[in-house]
Amino acid sequence: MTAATQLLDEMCHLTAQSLTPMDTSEHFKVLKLLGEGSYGKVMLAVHRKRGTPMALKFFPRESTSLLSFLREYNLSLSFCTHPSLTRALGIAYSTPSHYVFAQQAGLFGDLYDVIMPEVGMEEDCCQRVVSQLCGALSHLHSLGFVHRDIKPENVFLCDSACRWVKLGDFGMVKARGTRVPEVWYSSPYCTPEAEIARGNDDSWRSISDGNDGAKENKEMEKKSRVWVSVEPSTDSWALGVLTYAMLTGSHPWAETSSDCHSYLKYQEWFDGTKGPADELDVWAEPQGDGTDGAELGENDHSPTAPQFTCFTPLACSFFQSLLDPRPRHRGRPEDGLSYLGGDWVMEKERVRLEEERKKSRGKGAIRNMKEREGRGER
Ligand SMILES: Nc1ncnc2c1ncn2[C@@H]1O[C@H](COP(=O)(O)OP(=O)(O)OP(=O)(O)O)[C@@H](O)[C@H]1O
Repeated sequence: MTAATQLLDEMCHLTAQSLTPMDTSEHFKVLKLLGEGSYGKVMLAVHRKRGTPMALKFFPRESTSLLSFLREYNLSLSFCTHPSLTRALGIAYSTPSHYVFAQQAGLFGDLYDVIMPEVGMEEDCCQRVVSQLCGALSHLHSLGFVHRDIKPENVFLCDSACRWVKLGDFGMVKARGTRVPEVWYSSPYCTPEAEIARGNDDSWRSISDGNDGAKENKEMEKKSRVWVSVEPSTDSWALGVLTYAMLTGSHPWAETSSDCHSYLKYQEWFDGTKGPADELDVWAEPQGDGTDGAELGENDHSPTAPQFTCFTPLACSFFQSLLDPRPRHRGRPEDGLSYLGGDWVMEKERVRLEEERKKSRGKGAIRNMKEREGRGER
């Protein structure tokens, strides 16, 4: 147990004793719904006396354990000190139906609101987000925590041009090295090692065809009997997929399963260049420090993976580092910083995407067309 996780446990113990009942409307003017997730809703509110805008996160008591509420609150309060992590504001209370805590509010929605289907967002904007997320994740990892739920709707915007974004939703955060049942879920963000664990676990049952996506995901959300160690490489993988989604408005694959043709193609290509993805759950320092410019073009001579042909060698190296199916060799978020600054999208594709973006303005964002991913329990 790291010093940070020990401190987190102690803080949960202390705040459990001081959590008081309170009437939301007595202290806050609730303005609007900011968003809803699988575990609760988040409202924009203003403190009646101080006038401070904040996000109030409501967790239904019937489906949330006090400990998981306190962990998310204290983690956000004391460890999310990086400017690109969403910090709690020192207000936590209970109502007859909910546990509630106050958090800094992202007033411009989340990344799902600005990624346009099939065209993504501007490259500059994307690189700004990646840079901030690399810093935020690196901070969390340095404290010994792993986010485990990187996806567009967990990145909140503090301005419309993504100059300041904040990673939020710490409900899935666990200390590095914690043993957890590996859960595979149908989502492009789920790691290949989770799929391998599923393959090794006969407790998974196949779900009949023909279900609608969301229902199917829920049914598939089963705990595996394969226990694995929580590792930061999970966040690196999801950051790679998220970056692809920001640049293109689509995902490189629908899921990391052997049933998914596009993922299979990627894996075949990767195995051809780097060797098979046969290692499961051990984190190792990446080879090289990732900062040597000469390394960036090391795969120039390899044919590019089918999904990545529209990217420059610099971007391909970034993806190849984060989207390494072998968790032990996967790059760290901080290594991603060395790939920023140059062009990521090939000139011809950039022009096409810009044209398409102009045409699609007003047609809405990726939120409208993508299902919400199923995932494991807290
Ligand atoms: N601090 C915040 N500022 C602005 N919007 C927020 C904030 N927190 C949450 N939201 C909005 O509310 C939505 C749901 O919040 P959050 O993801 O934290 O809830 P959850 O129940 O944990 O969801 P999930 O199903 O993703 O686990 C987010 O996608 C986002 O749009």
